[in-house]
Order: sequence, then structure tokens, then C-alpha cells
Amino acid sequence: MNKIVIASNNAGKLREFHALLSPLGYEPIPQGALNVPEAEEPHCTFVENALAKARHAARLTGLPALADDSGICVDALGGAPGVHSARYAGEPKADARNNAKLLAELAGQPNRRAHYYCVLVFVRHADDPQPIIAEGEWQGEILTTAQGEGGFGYDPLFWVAAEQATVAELGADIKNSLSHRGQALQALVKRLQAA
Ligand SMILES: O=P(O)(O)OP(=O)(O)OP(=O)(O)OC[C@H]1O[C@@H](n2cnc3c(O)ncnc32)[C@H](O)[C@@H]1O
Ligand SMILES: [Mg+2]
Repeated sequence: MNKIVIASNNAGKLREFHALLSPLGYEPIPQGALNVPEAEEPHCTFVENALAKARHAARLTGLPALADDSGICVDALGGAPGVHSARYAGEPKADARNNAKLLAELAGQPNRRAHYYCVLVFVRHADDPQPIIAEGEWQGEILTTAQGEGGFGYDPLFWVAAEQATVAELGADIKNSLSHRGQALQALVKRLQAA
């Protein structure tokens, strides 16, 4: 098995990585299981934050590491919350408060267009000079009330017209086959397997 430490503490992401990577012969290990504390994410781009998280986990474990930095970008809010999605409503991170803030910011706003964005960074070791980087994007709209129980984060508010459902109403397999994270992971794995 190819062990990869997943440089994330987000239970929703970890579930999705497990489902996506295990069938491909990788053994994803959450960084928390190896006592890696959460990394700083001080940067203003997703890719810089993902690189920082991947290097941090690889440095502390000696294993190859995969990090995900992602978020929701709302057109009418000029791309916010973007890289600040996890802490949109402040500390501590909380999906319910983030969703409530997003609805409040968009009250009365007819333009509900948004996209999820995900960048994945894989490093073979902490100082890897050639990280593998892949990205994915998923277009949708922000509803005015939450619908569905699945997924995590902003999923109950994110409407996918092609499925006539919010992401929280899609099964995990369908989400993984369509999502920003699923798309990025497919691209990353192709590059990993070619390397
Ligand atoms: O940094 P790690 O430990 O991976 O976990 P995190 O939750 O802090 O992750 P990010 O810093 O990348 O912030 C991403 C936020 O964007 C949102 N998000 C990203 N992908 C999502 C998805 O598939 N469904 C719902 N919300 C998502 C959600 O609020 C996440 O907390
Ligand atoms: Mg984070």
C-alpha cells in the first residue's frame, strides 16, 4: 500500500479522500492519527496554503503528504469568502454559523452564482522541489434556505442545477464524481501514476 498522510483535520474532507483514494490502492492516513497539529494557513492564495499544509505534514511524519485548500467563491460578494471560507463567521470554525453569515450577506441579492474551488498539493517529502498540483472547480448557486443533511460545510446551500439538488442532497459517490475535490483528485492521481 502507498501510504499518504492527508494534511487535513476536516472530517468531511477526510471521508471524501478515503472514498476516493482507497479503491486506487493508496492508504490515506489522517494527519491527526499521527499527532500532526493543524498548520498555519496565512496566505492569500489557495495554492500557497495547500503547499504550506502539505510540507508541514510531510515534515512532521516523514511520509508523502496530500493537502487540500478549498473554499466557496460567491460572484456577488467579489469572490468571498474564498480562502477564508472555513472561518467566514470567525473562530472557532463552524459550518452552521458560516452558512448563516453567507445567507445574511446575500439577503435580497438576486445574483446567487458561486463556485467551489479546490487545489490539491502532493509532496513526496517536506522539501520536494516538484510538488504535484491539481485543481478543480464546481459551479452552482446559493439557495435562500438550507436543504439536505449530507456532505459538510456549505453543501446544504449549494444548488447544482444539473442534479436539481443541493450537494447535501447528493449521495457521497455522486458528490465525489462531480465535485471540485473529485475533479482535482482525478487529475492529481493521473499525474501521480504517470510519475
Ligand atoms: O485546512 P483543513 O484542515 O484541510 O480543513 P479546513 O476545513 O480548514 O479546510 P480549508 O482551510 O481548505 O477551508 C475550506 C472550507 O471551504 C468550505 N468547503 C470546501 N470544500 C467544501 C465542500 O466540498 N463542501 C462544503 N464546503 C466546502 C468549508 O467551509 C471548508 O471548511
Ligand atoms: Mg483550514
